[in-house]
Amino acid sequence: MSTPLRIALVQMNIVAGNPDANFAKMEARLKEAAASSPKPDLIVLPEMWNTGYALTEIQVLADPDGRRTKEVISDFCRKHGISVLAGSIAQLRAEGVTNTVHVFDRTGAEVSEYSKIHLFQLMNEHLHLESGDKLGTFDLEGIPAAVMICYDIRFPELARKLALDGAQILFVPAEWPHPRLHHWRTLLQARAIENQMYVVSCNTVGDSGGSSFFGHSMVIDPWGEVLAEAEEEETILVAEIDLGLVNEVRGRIPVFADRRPKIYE
Ligand SMILES: NC(=O)CCC(=O)C(=O)O
Repeated sequence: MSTPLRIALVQMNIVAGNPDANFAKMEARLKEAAASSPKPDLIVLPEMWNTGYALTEIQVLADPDGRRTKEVISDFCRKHGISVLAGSIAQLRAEGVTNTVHVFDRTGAEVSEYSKIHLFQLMNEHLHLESGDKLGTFDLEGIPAAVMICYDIRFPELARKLALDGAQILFVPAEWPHPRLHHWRTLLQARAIENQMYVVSCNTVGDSGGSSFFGHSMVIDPWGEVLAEAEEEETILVAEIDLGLVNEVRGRIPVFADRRPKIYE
């Protein structure tokens, strides 16, 4: 068995349109997670936690170049010796606003940045946000990992590409509402089973903009077993994962060795 990785998921209610309130809550939750014993190796935040889906005001609310986020979270990581996958934020850039994840290691160094590739039309993202065009693979202190954001999980070809590129854990920050709980649970489990990887998904809770976000953050192992699942209220969900299981499952059913890409790619 390899060294287990302890992960804490901050399932929080986001106040749409109020970055100051969301920063205050996020910092309190990070401190709470860091104070738990044993302390987590990594903390994961949900999608668009700085602004929520206040899309009509997003140009004003978004974090310019992610500066505030980077400063606060990098400082937290350095002080506590914990890595943070900083969910996603609305980030203001020269070309517009993106829905972007920043990942920091336990020294506070930024190891990755990923912007949501597939914009979700049902929540008007395509009208207010720019899409990313780079893959979300990264290395977190020797662990090959990747990130996709919320709606991205409906694209199995993206998850497969990330797995083929070596990812053993797929992180999914989300802001996913009712009535699609069965899609959420099924798609996350499918991505874990078909790619024989861990899936770690962090959703939000609460009502805003006519949507009701149901939580159910999940940690799923490479065999598709749900190791931990939250309910519908604010919580910090903690799970320990053993990366040795990835190769064990891939050895038991050799999906990657059995692929016939010349026929279908
Ligand atoms: N924030 C999102 O991308 C929501 C995706 C979603 O709800 C879906 O059904 O897909």
